[in-house]
Amino acid sequence: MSDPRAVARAVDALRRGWPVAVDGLSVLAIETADDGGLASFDAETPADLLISGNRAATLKLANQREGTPTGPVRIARAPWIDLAAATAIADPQRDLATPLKGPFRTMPAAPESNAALRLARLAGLLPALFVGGAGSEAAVGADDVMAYREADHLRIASRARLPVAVAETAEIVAFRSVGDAAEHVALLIGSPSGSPPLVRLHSECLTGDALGSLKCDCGPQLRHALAAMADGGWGILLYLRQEGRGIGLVNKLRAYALQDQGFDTVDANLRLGFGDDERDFSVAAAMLGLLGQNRIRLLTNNPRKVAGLEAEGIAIPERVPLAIPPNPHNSAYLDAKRRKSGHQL
Ligand SMILES: Nc1nc2c(ncn2[C@@H]2O[C@H](COP(=O)(O)OP(=O)(O)OP(=O)(O)O)[C@@H](O)[C@H]2O)c(=O)[nH]1
Ligand SMILES: [Zn+2]
Repeated sequence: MSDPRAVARAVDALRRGWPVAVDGLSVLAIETADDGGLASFDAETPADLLISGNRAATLKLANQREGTPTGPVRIARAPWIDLAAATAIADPQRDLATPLKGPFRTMPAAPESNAALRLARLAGLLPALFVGGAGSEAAVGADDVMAYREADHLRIASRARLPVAVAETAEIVAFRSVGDAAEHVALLIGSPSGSPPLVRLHSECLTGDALGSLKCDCGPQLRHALAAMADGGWGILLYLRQEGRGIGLVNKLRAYALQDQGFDTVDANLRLGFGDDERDFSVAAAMLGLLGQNRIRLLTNNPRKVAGLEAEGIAIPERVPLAIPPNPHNSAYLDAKRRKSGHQL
């Protein structure tokens, strides 16, 4: 099993703009670097850049690297690539305002590059790094990074009665994992009835859940799910702190900015250097396990949730669809989820 504290230290250092050594490969996140930090990172020789294969493809660089067109790409640091230029290379939101000039020279990326980019994604940062500089604030093994799973370290941290609008006798349970700042919660509605609970895996959506965003269907889905559980008399809402399908709030808002430029929800994620869905549903399976539930009815349209839970040993005798009428702002989003992400209704 991976060392979760080493991964946590490395994630934390990247977020604070400090260099990290991944099996000896020193990296500094472009997004959190400042001029002083970059100057010391560059102290011995100017560091290069490391970007995701998807970002390289957008910059028309992937085809310069033979053999691994979809893997990370290292860009040699030409003298004109200062912090502002590196930021423009990292962040596709700026492509329209700052058309990239180049030329770029690519080099082979070290085997640890995948782990280094995964660390940036775990930190909620764009997967774009300065690489090969001097110093490190935290050291971590590439294998530890690749093997890290939040679900392996999950514990129940607290539980309490929580009367809610649909169920005055509900109970809330909070979960924590060493190595991860996310605090997930479960809301238990009603009482065990002898049959499998109706379960909803809901991924956090600040804009939809709390602000009433019309760009997605999250708020209405959440309220519909709670009502269905209360009606049935026994249900569990798993509220997962996986904002933006696991890319974090800031990156989701970057994806929204790309959607304003005409990209759909899947392409926007890919252009940012993420997968279309970065969520790990094993954490939901671990929560169910800690609650003593390994047989459930699942309220979802997303076949990946069903497969993700079944892969972790949760039996799902029934999938219950969750249909919310579209509005003019989310119909394209719902359509893209059906066409590209296999959502069923
Ligand atoms: N990256 C990204 N995330 C989004 C976008 N719109 C909504 N989200 C996030 O998508 C997630 C939606 O999660 P869910 O409603 O649990 O799941 P789902 O995959 O739609 O599946 P079901 O609703 O169960 O059918 C939330 O984390 C939202 O923050 C978007 O355009 N880009
Ligand atoms: Zn949403």
